[in-house]
Amino acid sequence: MDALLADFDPRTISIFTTKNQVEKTDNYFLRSASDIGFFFEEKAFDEQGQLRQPKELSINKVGHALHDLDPVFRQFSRSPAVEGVLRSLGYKRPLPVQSMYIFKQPSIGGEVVPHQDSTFIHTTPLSCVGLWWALEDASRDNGCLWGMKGVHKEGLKRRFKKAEDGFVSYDLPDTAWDMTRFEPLECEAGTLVLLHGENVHYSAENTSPVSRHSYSMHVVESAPGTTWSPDNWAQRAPENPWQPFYG
Ligand SMILES: O=C(O)CCC(=O)C(=O)O
Ligand SMILES: [Fe+2]
Repeated sequence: MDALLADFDPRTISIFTTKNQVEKTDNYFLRSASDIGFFFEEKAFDEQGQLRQPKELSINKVGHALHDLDPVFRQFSRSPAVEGVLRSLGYKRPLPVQSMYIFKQPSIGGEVVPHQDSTFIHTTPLSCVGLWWALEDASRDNGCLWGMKGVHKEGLKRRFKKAEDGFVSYDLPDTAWDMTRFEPLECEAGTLVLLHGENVHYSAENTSPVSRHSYSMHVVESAPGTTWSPDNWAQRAPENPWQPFYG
């Protein structure tokens, strides 16, 4: 990631926010489904629109095709150990569809509001699973994940869809989640957290002086009988198709 950041020219600017995703979703974001895109923290800029700190401390996340396009991330993401985890979960033809390196930068790391991953990664029937690796210790202080026990059995609440004109929007308003039901998923660097697609999770702002790097990859079933929804935001360019693990 250090090497990717060193090569990145911060003049190609896109701010990532989960608060008003619909307005901030632009072509750069949509293109990142088949590319390695860089998204800034909302609080990275001063009033003049200049970065307050070096680019390395200003990026919110990098995504969403690291697992295919970057040789280092590709090797890790498609390792026999990862394949073994997916097999053990019952996936017949696991297809990794997106990957993200999230920085949760010191002092300015933005919150990720409560959501279900299947809202963004939809198949029929539902099959999304998230693999989330703590690359640094994650605690309440530096913005660890919070999850809600049992909620994955309560169904998918809404979808984030792309219309034919390329406009993306939610089909329903957000659920008023009971914030007292969330539990912190504090963990040490190296921990793998598996996120059921209908689990609800969030992470708070990081106002601490310590970063909280993580890598996550989302996988769906691609064996016959499961279909990728054509109105998902992420669609691959035909010259760069998705590639299953095997099968
Ligand atoms: O790392 C975070 O703060 C959120 C990540 C997330 O929502 C995911 O990987 O599905
Ligand atoms: Fe998520």
